[in-house]
Amino acid sequence: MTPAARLSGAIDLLCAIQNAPFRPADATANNFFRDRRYIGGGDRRFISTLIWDVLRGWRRLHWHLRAIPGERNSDISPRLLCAAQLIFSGQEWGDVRELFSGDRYAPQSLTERETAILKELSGKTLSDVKQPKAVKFELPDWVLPYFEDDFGEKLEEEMSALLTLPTLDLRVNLLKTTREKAKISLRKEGFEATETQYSPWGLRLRGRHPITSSRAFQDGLIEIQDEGSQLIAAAVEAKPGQRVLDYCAGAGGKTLALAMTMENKGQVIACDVSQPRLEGAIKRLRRAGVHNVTRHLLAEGDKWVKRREASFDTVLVDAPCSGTGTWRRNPDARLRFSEQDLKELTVKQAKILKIASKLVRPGGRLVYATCSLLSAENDKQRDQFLTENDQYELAQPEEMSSWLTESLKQKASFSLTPAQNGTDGFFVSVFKRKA
Ligand SMILES: C[S@@+](CC[C@H](N)C(=O)[O-])C[C@H]1O[C@@H](n2cnc3c(N)ncnc32)[C@H](O)[C@@H]1O
Repeated sequence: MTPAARLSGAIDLLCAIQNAPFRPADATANNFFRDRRYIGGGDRRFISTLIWDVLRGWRRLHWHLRAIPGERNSDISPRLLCAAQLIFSGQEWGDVRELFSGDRYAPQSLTERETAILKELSGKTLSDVKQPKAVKFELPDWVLPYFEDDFGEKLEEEMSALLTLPTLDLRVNLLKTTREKAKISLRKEGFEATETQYSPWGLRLRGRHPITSSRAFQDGLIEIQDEGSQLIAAAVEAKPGQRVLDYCAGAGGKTLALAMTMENKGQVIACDVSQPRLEGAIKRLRRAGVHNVTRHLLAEGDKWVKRREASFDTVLVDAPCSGTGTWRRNPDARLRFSEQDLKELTVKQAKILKIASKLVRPGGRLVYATCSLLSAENDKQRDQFLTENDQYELAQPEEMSSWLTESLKQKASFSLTPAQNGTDGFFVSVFKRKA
């Protein structure tokens, strides 16, 4: 594709994302590229990078565009956003204007208004000292006070890290290989991976890589999983022969890791309320060579839960949450997240935790986890649970998982953040049901 055709593709994708405001941008992008198979790998990368840069800089881009005289309340189109992002990423204004040639496959020529606006941006930088904090950190206004309370003087450091590009983390599947061997296999295919700092099974790649088409991925030697997510599974410490419940299993990201630490021995039940998500696990389990997992779709008024009370050695609740810890990967989620969502989620989390806690046998473990950075979903949820459930206590350091590093083992609850750990943001709390 020519540079102009790529820009045109990017504008079309941003339109598609805006037309589906309740849908995650990556789901829209997957459909977009599936319907346009003629777009090759390099072009696809260009288009995705530009659009993800736009989403990552959404509030700052709007701040600039709205600051232009006469533009305070006017519509800001995908064309303007893409062109503005190109200018902020260092392209000369004249070069950007040329891309809007109006030729076949190129975007229509710039209007007079668009030309005037974009000229104004020339020479400016995306971040500006005059931007209010919520704009600077790309946060919805209502969320800022929550993060200010939670992070205090670390706010700047944490929020800046949440704006950086994420790494591509892989979990080595010990059912099929070792970390060293997986690293060598990846190197042979041209991927230079380094070992992760905390996860004993993790490998890390910088930048974007077509890893799903690699042999190592297709043979099930590796799975894509953020290091923080791997550490949640590590904290669970599911052991061979145990009966383990993954209560909010989704498409099985953590289920796969639990089956791995169990060496395929014992039983994992993967539950969820979403059929499509549970079905998403089938292919992954097969690829990974996992055969000790069964799936169960939870339904309203399900007797399944009642019949299994106090029967599991370990229950993981990887709760539905704000996903604030993954905002590096999903910058569009920032735009959709409302205070009402947070309220509903915290109620739901407490409810799920209560149900799941009944399923743990006396002396067994209950692990609560989120990919949130908000204490309302993390520490506060843990404290409320402990206040309301005298059958539970926090695990002692010596009871923490042997898969964790010494520093992480010290506390029964720990948080991971992009700034402190270089992972997505996660929270985990390990409870023990009193014998
Ligand atoms: C954070 S995601 C789980 C991710 C998954 N564990 C993984 O590692 O890939 C939370 C999951 O909770 C599920 N969920 C939502 N409400 C639920 C409920 N009441 N009971 C069980 N699962 C629920 C959602 O469908 C979603 O798949």
